[in-house]
Amino acid sequence: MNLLEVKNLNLWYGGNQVLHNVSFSLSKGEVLCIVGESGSGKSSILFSILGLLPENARVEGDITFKGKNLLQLKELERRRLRGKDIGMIFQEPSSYLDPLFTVGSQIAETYEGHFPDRKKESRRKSLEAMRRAGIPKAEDKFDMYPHQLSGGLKQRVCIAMAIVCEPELLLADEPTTALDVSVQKKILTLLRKLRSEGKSVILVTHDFGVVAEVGDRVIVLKEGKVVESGDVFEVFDSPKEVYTKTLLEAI
Ligand SMILES: Nc1ncnc2c1ncn2[C@@H]1O[C@H](COP(=O)(O)OP(=O)(O)OP(=O)(O)O)[C@@H](O)[C@H]1O
Repeated sequence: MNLLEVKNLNLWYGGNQVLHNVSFSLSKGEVLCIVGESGSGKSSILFSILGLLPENARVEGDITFKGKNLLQLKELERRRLRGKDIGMIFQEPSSYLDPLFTVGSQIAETYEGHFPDRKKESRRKSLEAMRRAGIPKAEDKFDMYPHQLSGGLKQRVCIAMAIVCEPELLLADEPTTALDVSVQKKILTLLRKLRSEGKSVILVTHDFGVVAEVGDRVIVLKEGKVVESGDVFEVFDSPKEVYTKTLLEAI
């Protein structure tokens, strides 16, 4: 059975339709990349899965995660899944960190929120997640505030937060953009490691280089429609759409 199945997803913001019959599936231990130009609807797919759409949004279709249709769940049930079964890494890390709390306490809080009976383990689990996310000297960073860390470290704190509950599915929206090459490499290595542990990842990127490094399958989105999908190397070797060729030529 697929871990996630998205079927005929349609999304409107107000009267403007931004996703048109988007369908794809994801199995355990697979990395699916979503590529496409800015504004093609990549992030909107992730926000639809998470149930984090703005008030003016209307969504139709099916998003089935482990046999449950997410679009029919109550908000409380969705909240339970977010962070625990489905982890997420957003584009702008600093906006998701609270400036008033240490980064370690924020990671620990995510863990304790989902596992209230395992509070004793939360520091150890948080430090482990920080190390896995490639944060050097995690013990020292644990007690620091967001403003004391560089952008790259803040991004890795967000990654630690996303993986601390060991979710089966990780959604990552351009997680390596704006990071220097060595940090990018570490993050891609982590994604590969998660895959080898049987976790599944949806990675939004406009970078075909990243797709080649970590992707198993890819869907290409244009103006809210899937114009191409398949095995990464098949798509690379024989792109069918002019649009995909153009994106490939851009690297
Ligand atoms: N809250 C919103 N209200 C109205 N329109 C929105 C809203 N959020 C996004 N849009 C529009 O929906 C379309 C898809 O946006 P989305 O952010 O999903 O694209 P994207 O491919 O992720 O782009 P980027 O790569 O720039 O992040 C765009 O035209 C965008 O302007």
